[in-house]
Amino acid sequence: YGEKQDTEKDTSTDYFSDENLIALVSNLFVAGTETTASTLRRGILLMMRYPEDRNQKSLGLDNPRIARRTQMPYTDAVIQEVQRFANILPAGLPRATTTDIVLKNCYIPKATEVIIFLTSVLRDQTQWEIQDIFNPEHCLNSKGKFIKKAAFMPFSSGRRMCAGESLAKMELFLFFTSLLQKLTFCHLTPDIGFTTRPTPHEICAVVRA
Ligand code: HEM
Repeated sequence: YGEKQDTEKDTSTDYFSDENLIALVSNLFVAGTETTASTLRRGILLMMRYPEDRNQKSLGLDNPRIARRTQMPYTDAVIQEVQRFANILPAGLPRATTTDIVLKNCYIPKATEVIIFLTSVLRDQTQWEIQDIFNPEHCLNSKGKFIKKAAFMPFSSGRRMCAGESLAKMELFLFFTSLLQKLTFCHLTPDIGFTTRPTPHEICAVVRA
């Protein structure tokens, strides 16, 4: 970047400026932390709800390594299904059309703001057998081999799709597998005291209709 700042300084200082560098690096932190953390948290919740899927054998017994990933199809299937089901960025990011376009008989002029509703793909009933249920079998063929379906797009698709897809997938695999191999996550345990009060936790209270 420093080298580029020197070579480009006569033409433009906009792109390779310190200000832009700070914005870019901050973007990576913002885009990369909450997304991955929320997916992991949703994954842990799902493993508590579907304990059969956190079966130690299916998650491998050694320290997880990316090189071994292909030998762990069930783990891949669980993680992919967590991402599909958790659907953590339902509306992607706002974009704009670069040209006039007709999509499914609908005319969209150039520069229209568009939001891609990723849920419509991740929960598409023509693509997923039981779209509203967490089911790792969605991502396995009849021989138990991992399959990546075209409708699996939590990172969106096209030129402006997630720039951190491979990093995120690597992080999810390593963290998820390490956590589940070493720990069993249980539902709320009572706090120690005279009464069996719950440990501090957050809830959402919804007014009844
Ligand atoms: C489970 C984790 C993640 C999910 C589900 C996710 C999902 C997405 C989605 C849906 C978009 C919008 C794409 C579009 O508008 O078409 C996006 C954009 C982006 N993501 Fe991620 N992301 C994840 C992790 C990360 C990580 C770890 C990084 C980098 C450290 C990252 C960097 C970015 C950047 C830079 C963009 C903007 C790309 C652009 O505008 O060209 N993401 N992500």
